[in-house]
Amino acid sequence: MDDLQLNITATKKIQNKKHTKTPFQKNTNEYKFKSKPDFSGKIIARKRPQNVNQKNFPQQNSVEPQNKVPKLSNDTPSKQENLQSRLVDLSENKGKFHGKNYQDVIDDIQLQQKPRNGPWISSLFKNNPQVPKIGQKAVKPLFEKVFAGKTFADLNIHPHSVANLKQNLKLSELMTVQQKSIPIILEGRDVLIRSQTGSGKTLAYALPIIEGLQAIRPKINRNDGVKVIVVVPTRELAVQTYELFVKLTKPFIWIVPGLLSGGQKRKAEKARLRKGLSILVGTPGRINDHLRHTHSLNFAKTGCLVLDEADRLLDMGYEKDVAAIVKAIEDHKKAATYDPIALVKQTITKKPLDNDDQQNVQNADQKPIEHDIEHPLTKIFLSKGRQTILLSATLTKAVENLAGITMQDPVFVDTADGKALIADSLKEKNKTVDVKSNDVTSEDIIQNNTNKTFEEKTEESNVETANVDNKQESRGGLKAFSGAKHPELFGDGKIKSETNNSKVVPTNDVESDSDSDYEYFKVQKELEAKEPKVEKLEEQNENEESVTANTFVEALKTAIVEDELILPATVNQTFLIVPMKLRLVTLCSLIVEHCILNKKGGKMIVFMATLEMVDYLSDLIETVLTGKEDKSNKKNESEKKNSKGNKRKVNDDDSDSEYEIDYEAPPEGGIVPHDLDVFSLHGSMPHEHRIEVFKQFRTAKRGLLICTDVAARGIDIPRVDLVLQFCAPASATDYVHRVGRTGRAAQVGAAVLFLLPSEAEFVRHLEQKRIRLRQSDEMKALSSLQSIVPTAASPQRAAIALQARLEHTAHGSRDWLARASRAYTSWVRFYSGYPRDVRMWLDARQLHLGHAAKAFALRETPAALARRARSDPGFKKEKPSNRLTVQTEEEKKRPGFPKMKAGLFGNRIVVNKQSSMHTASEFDSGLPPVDTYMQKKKKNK
Ligand SMILES: Nc1ncnc2c1ncn2[C@@H]1O[C@H](COP(=O)(O)OP(=O)(O)OP(=O)(O)O)[C@@H](O)[C@H]1O
Repeated sequence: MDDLQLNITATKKIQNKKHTKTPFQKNTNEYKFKSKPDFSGKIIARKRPQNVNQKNFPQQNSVEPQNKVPKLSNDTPSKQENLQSRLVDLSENKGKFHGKNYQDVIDDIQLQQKPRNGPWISSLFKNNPQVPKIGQKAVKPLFEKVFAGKTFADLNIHPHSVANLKQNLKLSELMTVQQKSIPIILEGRDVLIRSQTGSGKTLAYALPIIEGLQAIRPKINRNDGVKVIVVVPTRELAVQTYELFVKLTKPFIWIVPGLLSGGQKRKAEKARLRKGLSILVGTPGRINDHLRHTHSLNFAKTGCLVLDEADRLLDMGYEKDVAAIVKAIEDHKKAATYDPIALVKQTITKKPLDNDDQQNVQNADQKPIEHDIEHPLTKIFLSKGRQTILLSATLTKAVENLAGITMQDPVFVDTADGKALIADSLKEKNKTVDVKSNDVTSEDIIQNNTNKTFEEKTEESNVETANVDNKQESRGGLKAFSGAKHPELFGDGKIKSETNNSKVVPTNDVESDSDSDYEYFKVQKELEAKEPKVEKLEEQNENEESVTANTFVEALKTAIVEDELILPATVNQTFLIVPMKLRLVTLCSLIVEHCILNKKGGKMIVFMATLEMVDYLSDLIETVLTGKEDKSNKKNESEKKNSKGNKRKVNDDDSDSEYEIDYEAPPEGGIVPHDLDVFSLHGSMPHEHRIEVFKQFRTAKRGLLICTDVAARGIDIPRVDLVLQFCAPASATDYVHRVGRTGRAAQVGAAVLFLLPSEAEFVRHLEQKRIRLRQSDEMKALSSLQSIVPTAASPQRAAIALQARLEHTAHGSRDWLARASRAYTSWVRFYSGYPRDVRMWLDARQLHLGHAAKAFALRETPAALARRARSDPGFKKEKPSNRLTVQTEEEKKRPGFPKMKAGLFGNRIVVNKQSSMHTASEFDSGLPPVDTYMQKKKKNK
């Protein structure tokens, strides 16, 4: 502490004392940190440069009041002024110091500083808060049956598909969600699917889509336009989904899947779109970007829209893009069917067409069907209709609203055991319902399909087609976009409000202009009033032979209100309450235990809060544990060399005397064998690198992936057997999706959640959602460290040695320091931005920022770290934003573009702004801002 200087930031109360000496007159080594009782307010300790030339500093005149800049007796006024301004600059951290930035000088000191009597030893085990023992509440988690006990051959699908699944994907048994959903999707119905993570949802929609497409005759080709759009939230998920479609289309090579996932060159993607695609898989930002800039992209022939991870798409700032895509489909279809002559004739006769007439006209327009059409879904592809499929393991109010707007006669498939249901909105009209009798329902559908004659099927299909063509007009989506809310979208805004009687919201209570906010609110309230209590429903479900009146709306509402989350039963979930200072070493210990000591070789994912943390901590851990050369730090090799090979005995004031050990300053090389592959993944990585990392980790047999939430959704990485959450998730939903990266497809997995002592009650929040976790012993978690520091007498000593080594590396160069403090600062910012509903457990005011520095292997004070962050040009202060979502500016510039307010889809979606902020940049489409792109384009012209 001898090199600390006080920086007074508060006003002085009284200033009577005479100062005969200033700190500058002293030798720095003699200077003692002294608190000054005459001052009140915030006192910030600041490291003072040690090697500065002291004679350049003025001697403070003791008679002068302290709050004035001291005069220099011999200097000329101009020099004085110069010096004054320099001092002011210095005090504001923006001055130059011997030609160097003030922060650079401080960094140099940090780098040169050596401990007086020994190596850096961290007081890891002192002054830590008590670790509470959280008892477990009797929570009964919900589980799902993963496999259905049926095979793909039981479905009414093309035998080539069944064979392809068996040979190329090695799949023969149906998963529950597939068994329940595939027949319904083949029926051409709009479906909302909720099923646990890793339960095979992707195949559940991809397989019937391929089935529907392959049956189209004449066979579709590239010129037939985009038949299917699959929207997913991240590029990795887009790549993964696209790859599955490629595999599934092997027997049907005329169906062409394509990928628009961002990060690639627009030109290449444009060329691909021009050539033609049957199935388009992409991220919303990128699809929307092409909608605006690629004229060959047209959705007039789109018969199926899939929104995978629907809740995420609406929660992360992409809702405007999703809305724009939905609207583009509607618009393109309308434009394609626009026939001015028919309209004129219609006006002259003034005879409105009834439904049957319309149907006849539409059928007459259709191409003759040459071959058997097996499924109503195929009919949809040939009609002007559209099927919408929404999927997620978790549901939100936003999804409910989206379903109400974009779906018609939807079916809700929920595969949770005990309440598994297929809630069919069509049954609402007939006052019949399928609850718990779902197996029967879905099987019935399969059975009926197999038993029916072709004529019967075709007849049904025709009926279906009639409905399908009417769908377009009556679809909630069109209605929602056409009403008073968004008249600008439809020119005259005179879209008929009449719908057929198959709306999601019961029609009898709803006026024709029910898309106004007020009406919507009214209907919601009425539905709420009608809604049976949750317990009542459960009771009824258990006892009743005669089924309850449970429709799509009710079932969905109940699911959202209950908000019970389901995780695979095969995942062993635990949490560790780790004091802040011990977090980094505990993480290293678990990595060692799982990835190195585990003879089978573990595959582990660690979730961090910010990309700066991922960047820094993955490099730090890799460098320290494996000794692999840090790529970003090659320049500073010489600096590293200077600091090696000093054997010292610990005898520091700050040391944990009880854990004193002989510590050897790190030699070259790591402390574990080299075969630990560390991967890192976050949204700001260059696209190629990002996809490369994803693919490499997917194929790796073992290894460690440190990532942000960009890898939390949908990503299917085989053999991941441990998921560790280094930072608490922003919601219970995020917890589910992170944990869901393990234990997929009934595989065994484990999940560990790190919590601070102040965050312990977050477990209760998870328990409320029926998530059961067990507390692990935080001290036992350190035990594997002894294997990498064999000289240490206990795990605690090993932890201290490891922390010293981490700190040594982090202070090895200016670059390391900058990255460390960026990571630290980004985490502090992240922490203060937790959504309001979890802030009572994840409260930034409870943080000990000094302790937190240790978790980033930093030794500086929070104030010094904040200063470094302020002066760091490489650290963006702006909030992350998704550059390609529809911006307000864009809306102004383009009057025809959907003018969407925050909380989109008619202001009805409750978007969690905070959680969007956390992740928006993670899911950036990776393209330059549109303006820059346009400028470049102009230049090139
Ligand atoms: N019928 C099946 N039999 C065995 N494995 C299957 C079957 N269907 C899919 N799988 C496998 O299950 C894994 C998970 O599938 P998928 O990624 O579709 O899950 P998901 O439900 O979409 O998960 P998430 O909610 O995390 O997105 C994949 O590895 C997939 O290959």
